[in-house]
Amino acid sequence: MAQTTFLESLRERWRDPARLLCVGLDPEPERLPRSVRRLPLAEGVWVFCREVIEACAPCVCAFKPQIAHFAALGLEGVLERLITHVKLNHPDVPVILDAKRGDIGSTARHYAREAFERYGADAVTVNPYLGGDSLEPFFAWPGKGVFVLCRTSNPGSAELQALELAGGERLFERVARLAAGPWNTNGQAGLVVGATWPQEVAQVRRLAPGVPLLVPGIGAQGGDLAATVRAGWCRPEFPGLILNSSRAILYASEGEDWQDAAAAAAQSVHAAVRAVLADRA
Ligand SMILES: O=c1ccn([C@@H]2O[C@H](COP(=O)(O)O)[C@@H](O)[C@H]2O)c(=O)[nH]1
Repeated sequence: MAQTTFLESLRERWRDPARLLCVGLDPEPERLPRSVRRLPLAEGVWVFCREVIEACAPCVCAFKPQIAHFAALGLEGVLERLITHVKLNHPDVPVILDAKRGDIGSTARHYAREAFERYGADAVTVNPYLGGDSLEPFFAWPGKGVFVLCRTSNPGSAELQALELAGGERLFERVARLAAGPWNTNGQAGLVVGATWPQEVAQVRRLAPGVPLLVPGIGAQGGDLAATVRAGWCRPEFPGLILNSSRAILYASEGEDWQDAAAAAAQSVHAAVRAVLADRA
């Protein structure tokens, strides 16, 4: 039987057109609850992330582990185990590996294998700075999502990404056009645009009407959820938005009620999106 593609899984989760939340898995040892900090580090990170997955799964369209949060601690094995856990227990929820890879093709090929074969991710984030040929090894994987950084959420992102090119187009606009067009050879491209820039979300949506947007920046970075949904949400059959929140969900409580607090924080994002959509109707 043919494997489900990244976009098919996402569409399944988007059957509820307000289910846009993607919970980011960004473990920070010093922020783990006291009872978890007592465990050996690998065990603590595993238990913490697994419980957050269990608490939030009903209201997410995806999970997004950030690879540096695991690799810096030497916990790649925990990351593998967590992705396997999602596959086994929530097979309809896609996993986006946030790795922001980008290198010449001969090396990028290994980054693509790392994401899709070693970790078994359904999608990966990539950096387009080296140009389209550097992304080909990722798009060569049938059915795997490739999220191209376009207008990132950080304060300094305009420094390069908003530069005007000859003809007046801005760099992030060119990236959006290329990623939605010629680079998108497996039909699974997505773009990363920060919720801290709702006007840019709207502009990218105009340039790339059919691709999913991974939008980090709600929650801890203070991005505007309502403005983002109004700018980027498409239609019930293809809502088109994946709203990532990591710290605001993971560390919703510093106490021993952290699972309930994470679930409540996730539910409140879901409810907030529902309210924005109801308001639009
Ligand atoms: O433009 C970008 C691209 C990626 N990120 C990543 O998303 C999460 C955001 O975490 P919060 O705690 O919700 O702020 C984190 O893993 C970043 O590396 C981003 O923030 N902006």
